[in-house]
Amino acid sequence: MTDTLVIAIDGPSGSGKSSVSKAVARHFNLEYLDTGAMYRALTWYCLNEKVDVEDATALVTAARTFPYVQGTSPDEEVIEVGGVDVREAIREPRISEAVSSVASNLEVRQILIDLQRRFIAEAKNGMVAEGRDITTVVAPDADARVLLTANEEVRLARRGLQLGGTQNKDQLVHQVSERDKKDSKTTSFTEAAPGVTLVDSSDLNFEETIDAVIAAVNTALGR
Ligand SMILES: Nc1ncnc2c1ncn2[C@@H]1O[C@H](COP(=O)(O)OP(=O)(O)O)[C@@H](O)[C@H]1O
Ligand SMILES: Nc1ccn([C@H]2C[C@H](O)[C@@H](COP(=O)(O)OP(=O)(O)O)O2)c(=O)n1
Repeated sequence: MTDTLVIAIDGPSGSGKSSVSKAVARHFNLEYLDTGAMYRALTWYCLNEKVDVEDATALVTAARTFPYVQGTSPDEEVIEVGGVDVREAIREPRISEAVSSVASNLEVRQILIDLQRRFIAEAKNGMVAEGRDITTVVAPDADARVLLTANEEVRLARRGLQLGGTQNKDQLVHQVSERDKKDSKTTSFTEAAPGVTLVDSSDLNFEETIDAVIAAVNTALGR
């Protein structure tokens, strides 16, 4: 861990982790790490290279060798696999549907967790890292830890809006609620672990949510 500021944020799908974490990183002038993007990019690579995600050996080899580049600026997203810009492709429903199989492999997780820890250790300006297991596994010793939640109905509505109304209710439930259920088998993000501050954004707009997370961080820092 660096001696600079590290903020860990976890939460379920559609709770606002990515958008809120970027704003929090800008506020504190920190770098930003989207760990979900890593699992999504590896899934994209497997589908692209026709790696069978149910074949554990092939999956682990892919995790060890996939040519991955990720930026850490909250202002400019860089996510590349083998030089291909996959920022949009990794958000497609076909990736959301396959990513939990990849993320449930414990050896794959360890490879990506090690990579995430390296990103955090190398962040000269400190970092906001967000995902499902940052507060509990990747950086339990972070300076401030927040679990960002919102009720299921609100999260489904937010994801629906974000995808421009292209997905019906059943598709959204599949991509959000059912994925959370699968992910809950390997990571714990529905209840705040000891020392982690819960921020429920169900009744907060975007700006209010950012303010609530900044306040939680300041409290954790004793400010
Ligand atoms: N408090 C909020 N109120 C309304 N919309 C929000 C709020 N927080 C996030 N959003 C929007 O909800 C969508 C999902 O947020 P995102 O940050 O992608 O969530 P996650 O990373 O947890 O899946 C985005 O379009 C984001 O702008
Ligand atoms: N630290 C993390 C981050 C994401 N994951 C997995 C579980 C999620 O289904 C996928 C995608 O995560 P992502 O944060 O992009 O998903 P949402 O935008 O919240 O829907 O990756 C994980 O297992 N551990």
